[in-house]
Amino acid sequence: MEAFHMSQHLIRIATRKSPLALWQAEFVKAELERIHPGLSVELVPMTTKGDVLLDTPLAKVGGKGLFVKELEVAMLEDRADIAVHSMKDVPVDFPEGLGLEIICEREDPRDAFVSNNFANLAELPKGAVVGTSSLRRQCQIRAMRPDLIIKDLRGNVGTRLAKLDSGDYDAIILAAAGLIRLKLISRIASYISPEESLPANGQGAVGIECRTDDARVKALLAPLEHLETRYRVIAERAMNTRLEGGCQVPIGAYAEIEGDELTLRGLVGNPDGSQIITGQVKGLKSEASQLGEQLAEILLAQGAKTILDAVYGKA
Ligand SMILES: NCc1[nH]cc(CCC(=O)O)c1CC(=O)O
Repeated sequence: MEAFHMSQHLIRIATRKSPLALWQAEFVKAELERIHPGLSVELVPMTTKGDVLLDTPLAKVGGKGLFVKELEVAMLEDRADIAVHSMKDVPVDFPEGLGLEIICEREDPRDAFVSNNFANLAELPKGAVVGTSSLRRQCQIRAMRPDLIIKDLRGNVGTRLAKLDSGDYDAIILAAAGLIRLKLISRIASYISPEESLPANGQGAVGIECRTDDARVKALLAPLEHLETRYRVIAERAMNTRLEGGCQVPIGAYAEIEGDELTLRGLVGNPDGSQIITGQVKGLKSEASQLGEQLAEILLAQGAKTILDAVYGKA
């Protein structure tokens, strides 16, 4: 067979090697092969700078862009065709020539309370130690329970669970979606509702990045698009973008859709939970990105900028 002919029937997925990244890549591979009989999909596993620095606090190593750069270079150099991302980890801007073309159907967007001894946050005794490195989770937990001690927790999902099991924490908070995908749903003691703690923008959704001029790949990917998830994630990301939310921010955003109506809730707080600003907008789902910007303006008018500047060390 000619090389040209082969490449027409092949899609190469650049992926990190973490179990969750591999799950997501395998999921997209299986979907593509199911929808397009005769298509071959290959995984191209690679190590990113973020993986090498996995135990360094995120704020110190420069944020989540570190987990995608190598994958993007591989696509630009035509060593891979697509990359699959957790939407909550995808930076706002893409390099010239690459774009996020597809957003797949969302998994459970909630945070999960994981503990071997306690059923939920309310049950934790005074002074209990909760593991999370997310300022968003820390802020909302401290607002509910100022008496709890928040301790940094990094690493892949498996590493985090092992740290819980070794007794370093009374409970940890993880995204439900990651645990469900890795068949670890039995580790979830309870779900934290968006009313208690707003998820991160894009949480639970998987997106696919590819070369913007690659019509062949874009056509093959098109059936994986889930429009309702796209509207929700666009609204959430637009809010974050307008707030100039970087990689590590105490910002929550959560959109829901009923019929044509989209409801977006947002939150900005400081890490110790002593200040929290919340807001909500409703409108047509077709105006998702305007709704996100509108909610950001509402939060900014209530002082979100002062809080965020203090978190970023600008104040
Ligand atoms: N920050 C890491 C990360 N990025 C995506 C997920 C899994 C859930 C998702 O797809 O949003 C996780 C783990 C976690 O937050 O517990």
